[in-house]
Amino acid sequence: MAALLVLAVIGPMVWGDAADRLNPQATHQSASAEHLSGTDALGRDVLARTLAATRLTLLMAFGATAIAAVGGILFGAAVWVSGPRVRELGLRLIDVLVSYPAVIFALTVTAVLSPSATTCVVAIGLASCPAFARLTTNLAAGIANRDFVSTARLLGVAPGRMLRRHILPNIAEPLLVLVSVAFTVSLKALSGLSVLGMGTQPPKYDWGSLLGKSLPDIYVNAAPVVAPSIAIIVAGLAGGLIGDGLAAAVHPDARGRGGKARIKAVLAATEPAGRTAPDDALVAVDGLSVSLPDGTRLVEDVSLHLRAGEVVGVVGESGSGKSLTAMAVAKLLPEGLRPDAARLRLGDLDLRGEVDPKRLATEIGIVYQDPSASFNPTLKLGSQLTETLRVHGDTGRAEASAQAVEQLRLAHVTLPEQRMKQHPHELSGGMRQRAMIASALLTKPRLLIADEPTTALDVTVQAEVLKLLREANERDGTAVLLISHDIGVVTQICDRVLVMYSGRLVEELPVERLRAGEARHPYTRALLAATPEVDEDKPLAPIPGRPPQPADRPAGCAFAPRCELARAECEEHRPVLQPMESGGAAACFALDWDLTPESVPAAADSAASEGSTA
Ligand SMILES: Nc1ncnc2c1ncn2[C@@H]1O[C@H](COP(=O)(O)OP(=O)(O)OP(=O)(O)O)[C@@H](O)[C@H]1O
Repeated sequence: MAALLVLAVIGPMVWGDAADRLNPQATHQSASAEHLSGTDALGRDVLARTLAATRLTLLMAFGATAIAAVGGILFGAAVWVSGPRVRELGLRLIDVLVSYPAVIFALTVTAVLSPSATTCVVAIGLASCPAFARLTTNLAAGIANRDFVSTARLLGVAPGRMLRRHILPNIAEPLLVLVSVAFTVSLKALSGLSVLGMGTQPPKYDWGSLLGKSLPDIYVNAAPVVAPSIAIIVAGLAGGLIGDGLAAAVHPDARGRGGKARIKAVLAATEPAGRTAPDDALVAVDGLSVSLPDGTRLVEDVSLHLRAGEVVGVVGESGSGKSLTAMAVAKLLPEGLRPDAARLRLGDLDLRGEVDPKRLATEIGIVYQDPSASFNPTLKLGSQLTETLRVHGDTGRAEASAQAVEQLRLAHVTLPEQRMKQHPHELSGGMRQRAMIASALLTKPRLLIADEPTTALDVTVQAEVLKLLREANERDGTAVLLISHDIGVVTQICDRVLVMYSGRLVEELPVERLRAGEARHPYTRALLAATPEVDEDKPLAPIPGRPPQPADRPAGCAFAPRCELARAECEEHRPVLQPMESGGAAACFALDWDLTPESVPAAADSAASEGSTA
């Protein structure tokens, strides 16, 4: 597009004379070294005319696109912010306009008014307005009930400001993509009108009119068709690519969708610092880092392992990197994030490279936080539950259904046969989460990742869901990686607990030690002190401050700015995990200091005891 724009500026200056030079002795010539795309009926060089016509053609296409985008978005936005009656009327009008073919509309306008470049631009621009208006109203309606729009409405934000600040920025990406599509469509339509003789009129000419003049002779002399055709195709493609680029710039998520940012394989990485996972571990992760494309590490140098049949909890504040660590193991990191590990293994499966999708789908099960978002609302439970078995397990429909019913029964879902025929919304939240667990366990995975599986549930249902995970673990020997920000939840079912802070692992300890309040890392102790107890009148000790953003993580211990024990050493150097004699490991310099008991912040004397959360 940049090249085309340069051509648009210099084209008429450089090739203008050659384009207009008549040569009655050399009319209708085919391609030659002198005239690469032949000559027209008056002997003018078609290539020179094509290059010189770039400016007018692009100006016309941009003009029509601008009229369509500005007019359509303003019209759609005005309809959306009007009162219910006007809005209803406006929406129906947009429906009618959208249903009228744009080219017919443009042809009618140009036929009624005298054909010219300007008439064409206005006609094509107006004809494309309804598409923008429709998209604007649809997208605006889609976010009208989002929390931030409701809050703005509650705060009495004026409609215009609401549009400018809250609506348009959030719907800009698809609108920008439509702009690029509209550019390409306008270019095609304008060229089409010019080919028909209803666009630019002599002495002016655009790519369409050059094509129109040479088309009747195409079987005799095809060369003059080539240059304007290529020009139209190249400009159309450039418009599409510009749209993708604009969309990526507006919506950071989209950046990862193409090209370089698409990471498929995990790159072999740094040597693991500190400990490494034992060789007999089912899941072995050494030195895992997850980075943004700019190199910012969201998860940094995490090493962990799970033995077969073990239930391991990962706790930490929101944003500490729990989910990204688990999703790196499941190879489900959001696009654009780059995993990096010295070892990342599930059994004999090296998760750092390409992995057989069948093995990944059957050996890892995942239970997400929100059971209402876990299932596709438009499909019945039965077809969703049997999908993995049928796709990857080569199991027939009847056999897959029988297995799904059995798994629902094991997950204590009432009336399992009936549930198979129901849609997800027909089940209660707790029942949906049980069904999700059943679905995750259907392929008898070796590892079940449960990412905050109880957060969206009522406390009574929480306890039942946790029991279900433990049952599955005891019945099938499935290893469970349970992610939670609730220390009480992990103490209920886990064998071992990993504590993460600001993307790093800061402590690992057997659950008995956590229950006894014997954590060693000041962060784990602070978490315990901040955990409420039902049966004790314990004052809660909030942890002062906030975790650092991944890009601003200090060079030393990330918890130091919030730690009562921190000394200069903590701010300068990063502590590594050191194994404890009593079992587990912690990353803290204070472990080596000679501290009086008084100088240690109040550990949860009455630590989270089993069942306290329930
Ligand atoms: N797709 C992404 N792009 C950019 N940053 C991300 C992305 N996903 C997560 N992050 C950032 O990575 C860090 C770790 O996120 P992660 O979701 O793993 O935290 P978490 O401990 O699971 O938090 P929560 O308990 O809230 O789910 C956070 O700072 C988060 O903002």
